[in-house]
Amino acid sequence: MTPASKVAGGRAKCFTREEVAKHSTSSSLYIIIDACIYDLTDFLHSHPGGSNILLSSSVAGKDSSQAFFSLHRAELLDDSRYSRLQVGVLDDEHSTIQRSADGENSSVPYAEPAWLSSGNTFRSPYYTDCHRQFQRAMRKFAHEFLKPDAIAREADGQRPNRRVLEKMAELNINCMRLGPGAHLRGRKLMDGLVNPEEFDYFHEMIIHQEISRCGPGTRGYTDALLTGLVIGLSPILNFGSAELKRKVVPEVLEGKKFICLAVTEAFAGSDVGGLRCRAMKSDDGKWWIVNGTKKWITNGTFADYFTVGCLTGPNSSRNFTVLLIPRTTGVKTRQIRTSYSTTAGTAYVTFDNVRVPVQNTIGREGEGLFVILSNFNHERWSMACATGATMRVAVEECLKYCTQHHVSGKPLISQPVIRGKLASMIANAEAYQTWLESLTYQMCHMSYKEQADKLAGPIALLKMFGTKCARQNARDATQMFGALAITDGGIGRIIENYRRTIPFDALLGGAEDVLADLGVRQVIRQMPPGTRL
Ligand code: HEM
Repeated sequence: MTPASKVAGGRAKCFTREEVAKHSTSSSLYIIIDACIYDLTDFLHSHPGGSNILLSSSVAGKDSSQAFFSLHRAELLDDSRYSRLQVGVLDDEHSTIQRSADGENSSVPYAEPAWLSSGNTFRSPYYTDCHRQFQRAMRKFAHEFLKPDAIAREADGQRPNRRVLEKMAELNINCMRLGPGAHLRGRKLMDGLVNPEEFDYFHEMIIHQEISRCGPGTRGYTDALLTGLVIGLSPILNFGSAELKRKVVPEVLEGKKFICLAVTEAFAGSDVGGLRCRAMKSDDGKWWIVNGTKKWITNGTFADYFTVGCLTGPNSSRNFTVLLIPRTTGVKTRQIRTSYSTTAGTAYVTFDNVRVPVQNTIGREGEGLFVILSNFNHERWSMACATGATMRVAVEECLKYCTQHHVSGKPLISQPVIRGKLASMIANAEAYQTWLESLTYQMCHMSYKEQADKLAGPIALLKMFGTKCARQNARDATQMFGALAITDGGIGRIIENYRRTIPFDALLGGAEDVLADLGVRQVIRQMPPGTRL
């Protein structure tokens, strides 16, 4: 970008460095940033960093590019509140700051998974041209539609904008987030970019990864963007009766109704064996009468439907049944405040003598554990995709910060300890994505039932590994950014959000330790009998 093109409202006035130097007092204060001239006279006293800094002899009337980029995010200069301060450009000089073009893949090393590395220099056995085009389209969509909404909703805590949800429905993005299958038949996917028959789990992975990096530092919004649909509608698609599917699936996929998965409870967390919410049949056998509570239900505050795990007899996994409960008499939700934004609509749900038609049973009575556990595979894998993408965002933030921020006159990257941390962050991101892709490839070649049987353990271990890597990366990133990583706003705002919200990835869909245990229990089941050293 040439500096001239940035000037608001037309032709840029050209200045020499000597002319700029004449404006170095509070009655007329200019500075140079990246070959652009800013008039800070009126802004001086509202500058959050103070006025005396701007009036100091090394800044006033001088080229302050290095000092500026050491303390601020480059995007600040695109904000209309500050871009209007630009009054001209330097005569015969050009901008040297590389900004990633809007909605483009990043050219920072390791900011993207290897298959998207610049110039397509890394080959991959998994991705076709169709996947590449699909990724481009998703990145563009996320940038245009999701990013502005993500930033606004994260701040005001409200639900995603209806227009955004309608656009997602129009492109059938929500439908694709449920994976390949019959529900895609006859639909125009992403404006016809991929045939329903061609759509595979790599396309779906692209959707999860692009959504989760749409507005870095907006983790709550990622869940607000109908995570409840991804985990709450799948049981209906896979185990619901034809009638239930006919009624519920279209209105949810069209974004007219909202759904969530309600399994966890205050008593039991995600320990399905310890749940207490009960459903008893009415005397005439036509209704379930549901009583109990659910907690930490993502999208629960605005859900019209709840896919609920209930005990339908004495405490035993054989008496566990899944029901679809509409928001009706006796259903109440209240917002829970978590460490991320209320935009996700995380709810405490109470069911008081709620009457639910027996036709709303998902799968067979007493076989709910299989419904929930097999659904967990897809849920955990989709979360694992997102974890991989945000790890890249953190790597990109750190690489940029450590090269642009100076300490004692030297860039942070000149410190060996910082390079060591970056090496570990990059290795985690690369190793993790490689395992994720390998398991995704297995999913592409297995039926839903086979996945439930063969991949529950590996997916649990994958997700555990991902969140361990991500939490370690968040720790390293926090050390690099220092107190900026615990400050809301400013140059560290994305790492601040990442550090604060990465525990969500490590808890939702099964806590890291629970998944580790599940993975190893599956291993033990598969040990050949009589194996000895
Ligand atoms: C166009 C010029 C500038 C604008 C629009 C601007 C704007 C801002 C804003 C909005 C903040 C709040 C934090 C953030 O959002 O990043 C800030 C903080 C700050 N600015 Fe500036 N600034 C400018 C130039 C400079 C220059 C040239 C210096 C120093 C040499 C400077 C030093 C600081 C400092 C020390 C802080 C506090 C940083 C912190 O809290 O960590 N600013 N500035």
